[in-house]
Amino acid sequence: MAKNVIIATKNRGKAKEFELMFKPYGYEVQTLLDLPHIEDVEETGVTFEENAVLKAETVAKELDCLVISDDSGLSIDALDGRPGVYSARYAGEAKSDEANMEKVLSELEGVDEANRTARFHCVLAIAGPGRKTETVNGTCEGVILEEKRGSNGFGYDPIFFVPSLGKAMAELTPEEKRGISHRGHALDQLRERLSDFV
Ligand SMILES: O=P(O)(O)OP(=O)(O)OP(=O)(O)OC[C@H]1O[C@@H](n2cnc3c(O)ncnc32)[C@H](O)[C@@H]1O
Ligand SMILES: [Mg+2]
Repeated sequence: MAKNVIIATKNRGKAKEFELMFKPYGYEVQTLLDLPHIEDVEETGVTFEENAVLKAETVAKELDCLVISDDSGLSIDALDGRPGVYSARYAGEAKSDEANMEKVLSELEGVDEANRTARFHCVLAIAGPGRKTETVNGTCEGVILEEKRGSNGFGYDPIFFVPSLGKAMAELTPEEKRGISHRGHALDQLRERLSDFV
């Protein structure tokens, strides 16, 4: 019988990646897209850790079971780390990937390649009844392109160049992205930390 894991996210892009990432370990993934009665958790933290813990603990309490959350985002050096924890809503509450990318591209206009360095961050939190909440994190280094490339992935993937593979993140297959991404690295950490779980 397949084991179940609940991921406290309403982001379709993340949901797909978690399905792919947990499959090899025999887990079926459920997200908040499958549990529409669970309301969005307000992300009031100022760090990825704070928001990840907030999302995992709130949903674990509501469902009374083990829950994993993901708080992630893009940090651009030339923008002093922005959009950072505000990545999802950088261009406004409508949370538009297109508008967010346009905003970043226009803010970086005239900035040369050497100064377009950036990294994705991902913090995963695991919370549940009777257990101490734990977090792990992963990063992925890259360079912000001058225009969009590729159509895979989600969020800022079309403008994020991965030097080690010579491609934009949105040009990678889901398996390639899993191998090098902030989320993939964080999940590897989680597996090391919780060998009883995944
Ligand atoms: O809070 P949940 O419901 O999980 O969904 P969300 O989209 O609001 O997620 P976050 O609060 O963690 O914000 C993360 C944003 O960072 C960006 N992001 C995170 N991981 C990414 C990835 O792998 N590729 C591209 N962009 C990513 C993307 O814009 C996300 O919306
Ligand atoms: Mg969010």
